[in-house]
Amino acid sequence: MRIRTGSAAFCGVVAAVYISNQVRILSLSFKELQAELQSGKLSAVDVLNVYQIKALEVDKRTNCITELVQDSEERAKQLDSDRKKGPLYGIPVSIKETYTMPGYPCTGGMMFYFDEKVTEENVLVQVLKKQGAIPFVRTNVPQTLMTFECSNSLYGTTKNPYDPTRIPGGSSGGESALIGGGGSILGMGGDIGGSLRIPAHMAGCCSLKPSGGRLSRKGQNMFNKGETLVQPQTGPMAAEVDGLVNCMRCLLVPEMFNLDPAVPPIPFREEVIWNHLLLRMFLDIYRENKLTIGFYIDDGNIKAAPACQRAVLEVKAILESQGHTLVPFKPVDVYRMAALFLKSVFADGGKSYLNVLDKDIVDNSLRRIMFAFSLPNWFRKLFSYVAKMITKDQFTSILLQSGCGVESVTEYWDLAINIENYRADFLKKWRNHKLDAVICPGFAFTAVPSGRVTDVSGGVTYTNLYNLLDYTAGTLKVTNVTQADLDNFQHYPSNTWLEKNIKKFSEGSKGLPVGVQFVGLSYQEELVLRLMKDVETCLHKNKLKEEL
Ligand SMILES: CCCCCC/C=C\CCCCCCCC(=O)NCCO
Repeated sequence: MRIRTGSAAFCGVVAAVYISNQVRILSLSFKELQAELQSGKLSAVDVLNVYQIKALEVDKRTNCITELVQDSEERAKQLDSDRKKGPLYGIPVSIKETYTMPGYPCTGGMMFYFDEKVTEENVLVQVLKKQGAIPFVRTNVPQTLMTFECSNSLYGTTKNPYDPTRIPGGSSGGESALIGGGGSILGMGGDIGGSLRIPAHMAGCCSLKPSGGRLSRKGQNMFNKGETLVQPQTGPMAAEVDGLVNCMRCLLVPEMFNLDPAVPPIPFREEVIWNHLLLRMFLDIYRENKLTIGFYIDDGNIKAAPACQRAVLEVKAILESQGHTLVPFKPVDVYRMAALFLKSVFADGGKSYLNVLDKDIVDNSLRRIMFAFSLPNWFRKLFSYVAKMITKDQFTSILLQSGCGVESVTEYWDLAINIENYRADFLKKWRNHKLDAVICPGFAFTAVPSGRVTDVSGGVTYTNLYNLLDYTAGTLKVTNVTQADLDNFQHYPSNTWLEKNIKKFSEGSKGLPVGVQFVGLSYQEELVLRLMKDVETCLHKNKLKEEL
């Protein structure tokens, strides 16, 4: 058939070729995309344009983007004309709104900060760019960043890509909605209480919360900046573990150590992660590289929802099939941990948050908690007993009490000592079990309906724990909620307010993503990624078998 330029048939063919190319690019795995860019089969501009369109489509459904990065097209063109290509050449990267980038507001969901001038570029953004990546969109966060409801009065509410009536998690919830919806392959977030892991679990992607400030924290907006007992960590989020691995590999380089000398100059340890099968077999044989891994489905505060329990048990079976030994493990008293965590992050009694919220329109999701935080301490303490009697939940009562903060330097120093003691007790238990790693639920429950986070905030013990300990923790999407999981709620306890709410909000949750956390000691990022990668590979193989 002869096709004349300008004819409807010609336009149809061009559109079909364009769409099929777009679909093809979006279906490429991280490694395939990287390989096609490096070989020149794809240009940075091609990839950027495809992801820009997809990101806008996901944004339309979820409201996950706060701004488009204006110079991304120019950067892509420039990179395409450069002869030397960095390892992340042409990879589009989405960036959490709290990362400073000159020319873009960095508000943490607070209108008050909208006009504040940002002059310095976040260190990780600088390094990513140096490695060839293209920051292309900035993504939404919750007001205050201290909740997992991704909503604020400035940019609005971000929705879950799997179910628009539900939350995508937070605080890196714009990232999870975008990546989980397929609009980005790699993104950057932050985590002081679960903000990289909760959203990955709830919106179906993966993330890594590094430990010990392994990645630079320079150029992040936070509202309790002087708080140092529990440190916020920055980290990657991605569609696949290879995205996390490559991102860590490309960030742990002299450029980052030079830009931020506070970062321990530990390069990426290839030997721990290396996926070359022969080498792995060699290492396995000669180093007896089989691990002892602890697991739990109930952290001592709240039993995980049936789907979250099943996800852990499925990962346990995979790891056992790979020769590892899985042993039951229970964290050291998580109520003790929660009190220390909350007392640290709200050491000022929540004043730093109240001060900024005073100048803002308080998001609906925060009204109740902010009201509680504005009460005098004596009343909060009294109220905590009443709340415990009514809800039968320990966490709510601990939040009210510990949220009062500390009243003297002596009390602050005691808090620091108590954290050290908790860390020592936890490590002792870890060592007694001869553990190399732990797997546990990505969170206590899957994504809840928007506006209901305050009713289930007790779930955060699943993630807070590894912030207080400063351990490495990554989350991997493992499965989706099934009807059988929902039926299994008949065996789920219903004694406390939290348990009842978890049960109630799980109605209609079929199909939602479910993640599992992989935990290692401090500075074990490579080990955690290796385990996540091995499990992900097995899950892919199983899925392929099912499809055959
Ligand atoms: C300041 C108001 C909110 C109080 C809500 C209290 C409920 C639970 C406390 C901890 C919740 C932690 C959520 C995750 C926060 C996080 O990791 N933020 C990281 C910012 O980069």
